[in-house]
Amino acid sequence: MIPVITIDGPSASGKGTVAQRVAQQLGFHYLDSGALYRLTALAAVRQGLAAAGEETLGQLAAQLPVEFSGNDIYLAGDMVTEAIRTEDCGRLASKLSAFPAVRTALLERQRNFLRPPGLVADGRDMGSVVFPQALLKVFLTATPEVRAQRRFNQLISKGVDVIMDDVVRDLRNRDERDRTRAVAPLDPTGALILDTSALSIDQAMVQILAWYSVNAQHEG
Ligand SMILES: Nc1ncnc2c1ncn2[C@@H]1O[C@H](COP(=O)(O)OP(=O)(O)O)[C@@H](O)[C@H]1O
Ligand SMILES: Nc1ccn([C@H]2C[C@H](O)[C@@H](COP(=O)(O)OP(=O)(O)O)O2)c(=O)n1
Repeated sequence: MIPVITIDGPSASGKGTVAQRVAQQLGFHYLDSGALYRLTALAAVRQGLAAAGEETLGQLAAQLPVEFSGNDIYLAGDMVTEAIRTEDCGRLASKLSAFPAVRTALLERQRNFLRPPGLVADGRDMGSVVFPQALLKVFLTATPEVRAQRRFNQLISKGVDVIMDDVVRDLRNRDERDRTRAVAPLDPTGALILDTSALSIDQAMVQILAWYSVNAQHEG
């Protein structure tokens, strides 16, 4: 069986950054599942379908013309690597990700990322729904204050003009929605919890590699 490490957790807990480092260390592939929900949101905005219903958005997700190439992401041939990272896009992604039809439409696309020698996948339901067979399931988290500060710094460093109060409010609303939706909610059950509030990116990576090494030995 091809090994999978899942890294789920709330917004700005460091999932993407840490998952990419772990994948790099192990020579594994990497899936940023949130990008698929963000791409669906951007496609909806661009086609004037941001307020459309579940069926329409499900069809949009199923037919998403997406290409991942190295660190770049293309939507219908247009490079959208940065465009999908806005807070507006994250907010709409969170809203439409509550629709079961959208989640179902993206399921196979996510599973297609599983190729030898292995995969590190980050998101909200990687361990619970998409890769239940994962060799290691991590729930990465940090206090709301630390996460808000990280997201604020990240946006400022990209030159985005933001106010801390807005970042805190957006983060709180998105977490609440992702945690309380009926389908595939964010839930730490079955995963090893790693609170990175007082950890560096490297420390978080080292802990995950250590856990993986133990599980891989048991498997082998
Ligand atoms: N352990 C950590 N210590 C300090 N900063 C971190 C840590 N983990 C992530 N970050 C920073 O926090 C920001 C958000 O991380 P990101 O990987 O985008 O989170 P997520 O994918 O969970 O939304 C990034 O700028 C990243 O460099
Ligand atoms: N596996 C996933 C990944 C993301 N989502 C939804 C919920 C999230 O608020 C949005 C955006 O996800 P993303 O991981 O890009 O967001 P953050 O970078 O953590 O802020 O998509 C999901 O429902 N399931």
